[in-house]
Amino acid sequence: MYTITLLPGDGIGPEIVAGAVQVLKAVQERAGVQFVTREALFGGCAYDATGDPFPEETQKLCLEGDAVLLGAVGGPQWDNLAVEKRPEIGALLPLRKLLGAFANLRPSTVFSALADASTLKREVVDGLDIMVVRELTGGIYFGAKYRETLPDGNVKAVDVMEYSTGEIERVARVAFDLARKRNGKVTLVDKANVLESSRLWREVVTSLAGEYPDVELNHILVDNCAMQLVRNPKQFDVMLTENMFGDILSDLASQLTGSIGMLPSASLGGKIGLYEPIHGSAPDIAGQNQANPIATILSVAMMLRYSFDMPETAGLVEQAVAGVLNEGYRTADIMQPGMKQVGTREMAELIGVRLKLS
Ligand SMILES: NC(=O)C1=CN([C@@H]2O[C@H](COP(=O)(O)OP(=O)(O)OC[C@H]3O[C@@H](n4cnc5c(N)ncnc54)[C@H](O)[C@@H]3O)[C@@H](O)[C@H]2O)C=CC1
Ligand SMILES: CC(C)CC(=O)C(=O)O
Ligand SMILES: [Mg+2]
Repeated sequence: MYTITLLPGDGIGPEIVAGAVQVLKAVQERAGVQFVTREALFGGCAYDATGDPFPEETQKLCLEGDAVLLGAVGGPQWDNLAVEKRPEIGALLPLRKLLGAFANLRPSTVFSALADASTLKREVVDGLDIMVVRELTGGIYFGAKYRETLPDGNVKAVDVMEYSTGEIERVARVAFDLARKRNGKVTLVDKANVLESSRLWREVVTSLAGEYPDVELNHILVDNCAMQLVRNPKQFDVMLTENMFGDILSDLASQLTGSIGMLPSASLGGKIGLYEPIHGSAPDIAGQNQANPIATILSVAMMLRYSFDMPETAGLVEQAVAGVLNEGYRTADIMQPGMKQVGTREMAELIGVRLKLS
């Protein structure tokens, strides 16, 4: 039996997490395993209910369970709150820190049924399989943030980017270990021509590469990397990078797969894994049964693989997604001529049914 803490959050969060729960129920039946789910307030909805975006009760539940499944947080109604009350800064970042989830795995994999759904040509993306390893609990998102008024009346804003050798080494090991099980290549993405922190990343990662002679390490500057991801994404295997670069590049990489609604993630490093789609709360489509639940459902597959050591069952979930896409079912974001459009609930149900029949 495994206990999963559910944090639906805001915007489309409750809809996509409900879809993932449907699939979890199908996993229970298919694999004969029992999941206990406990839902907690998190993000803007938690602020509205309690005045705190990350209430203590939610923190406790997260620490007591075996894994956390998160939808998304944030939305325009909370954008003008005091910084520490904002869902992103007051809930999401502290959750990642609380769980010690320093390694964020964001696989960008193209399902063959969707090779024409990308805005890029089929031959550029077909068969794509990239793993972005993003450092998740350090860097500029966690550095000091403040403003000050200068003597001339101008206002200065400061965001500090800092990394220690230990923070770099532990996430780099995750990337090298993953590359060993994949195509044996790590690309470190940085801005070492300008940033001191990037130069430290290069030193630490290059030195660590000595312990992994079977893995090829190369370096690329982040601006060139953004361009190469669109020009020839299949040149990459594992991409290792710091927090903000990884955040930006993984949204870019998601579009190669057809939609940001397709990209799952696993945030590892602590005792309890955190699983969430890479996208946000999509306020523009919230409450309309339009959101693509596949990113969240594939995050459940990652949970099965990384937290519960159930790789075969994880594979069955991924195959069920592929099967439903092969049958022509699409949510609006990946809709193409001749395909059958379905909503969030229907897509999750189709995947659950297919999984039970597999
Ligand atoms: N992990 C989290 O909780 C994250 C939260 N956010 C927050 O989410 C809010 C909205 O941010 P945006 O910049 O608009 O990014 P977003 O990722 O929420 O949406 C960007 C675009 O992608 C679409 N989209 C996203 N997920 C989709 C899905 N599953 N199916 C179909 N279409 C989907 C949206 O409709 C929108 O057009 C903000 O408050 C932001 O801070 C943003 C990123 C991550
Ligand atoms: C608050 C942000 C760091 C969330 C985000 O965009 C992400 O983790 O992808
Ligand atoms: Mg992001």
